[in-house]
Amino acid sequence: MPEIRQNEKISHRIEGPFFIIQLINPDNLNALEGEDYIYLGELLELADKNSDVYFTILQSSGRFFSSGADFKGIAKAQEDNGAKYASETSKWLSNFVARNVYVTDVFIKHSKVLVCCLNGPAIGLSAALVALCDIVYSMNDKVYLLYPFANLGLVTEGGTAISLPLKFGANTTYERLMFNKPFNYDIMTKSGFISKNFNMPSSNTEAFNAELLKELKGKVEGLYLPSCLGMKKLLKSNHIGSFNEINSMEVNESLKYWVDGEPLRRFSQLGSKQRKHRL
Ligand SMILES: CC/C=C/CC(=O)SCCNC(=O)CCNC(=O)[C@H](O)C(C)(C)COP(=O)(O)OP(=O)(O)OC[C@H]1O[C@@H](n2cnc3c(N)ncnc32)[C@H](O)[C@@H]1OP(=O)(O)O
Repeated sequence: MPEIRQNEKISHRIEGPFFIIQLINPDNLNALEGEDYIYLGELLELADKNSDVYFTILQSSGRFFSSGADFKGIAKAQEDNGAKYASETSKWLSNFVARNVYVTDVFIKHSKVLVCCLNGPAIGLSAALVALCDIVYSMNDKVYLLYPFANLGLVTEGGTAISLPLKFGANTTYERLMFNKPFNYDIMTKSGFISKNFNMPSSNTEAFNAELLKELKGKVEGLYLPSCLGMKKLLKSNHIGSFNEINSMEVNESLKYWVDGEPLRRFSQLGSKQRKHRL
């Protein structure tokens, strides 16, 4: 496997045709900083380039899949006032636009089958990445996806302006996004977003990951795996143009909000527990 630097919040390994990426920072509910999202993108690129890999599996740990962008990381970006940025626009192009557009693009164009082992809730950009996966299995019915853009002074990101209407329907998406409500288990099963619920207790993420991987190994037995990649390429071709277009539109729209400063005020309130999401 080509060399890649280590990241203490994200591990990876290869088992047969599976490239397994695991979020391993359960103490802060697997929140990710900008550099972590970039690392995740780099791992996907590594999986993409490896001709022995056919499936990229996203696993997590603890009670949350991921609570999204780390508010401590956002505060750090705000303090990043060094002479290197000529303006607020320049600062947020670097700290938000470039990172966000990169990780979203890597997920959109990924050629291997993306499988998400959804052990618990996912929020924000992480939930956007879950919605870019091809197959999602849930650990139990406590899972949800929350896109709290309206509560944080942001707009859709990570391709959600297209992935959510496609996967859950336009009106459900409007209602959940406008009023900052989670896409709960019922919505996810009715829409076919979740392929199987493993019905395991929330305290048992490692067992869920192991059971799911065992099942996947059984499922791929005897298959001609290049066919899977060929089909993914064709299925993806239905919407790839729209995803690319929306990725660019979303970050450019969001940039105004970051420059204006509302997301920072709200992230800081979240960090000091003055602001909460309604769940
Ligand atoms: C690049 C810019 C892109 C932005 C897009 C986004 O991703 S927006 C989404 C940002 N994330 C959030 O808004 C979620 C923030 N977290 C919460 O609202 C709550 O933590 C929760 C997820 C609803 C869970 O609440 P609960 O009461 O069950 O747990 P705690 O709040 O006590 O959390 C446990 C510890 O985890 C830390 N933590 C949770 N989320 C984050 C986060 N996003 N960033 C950093 N740290 C996080 C939390 O602070 C607790 O740590 P302690 O040290 O125990 O205080």
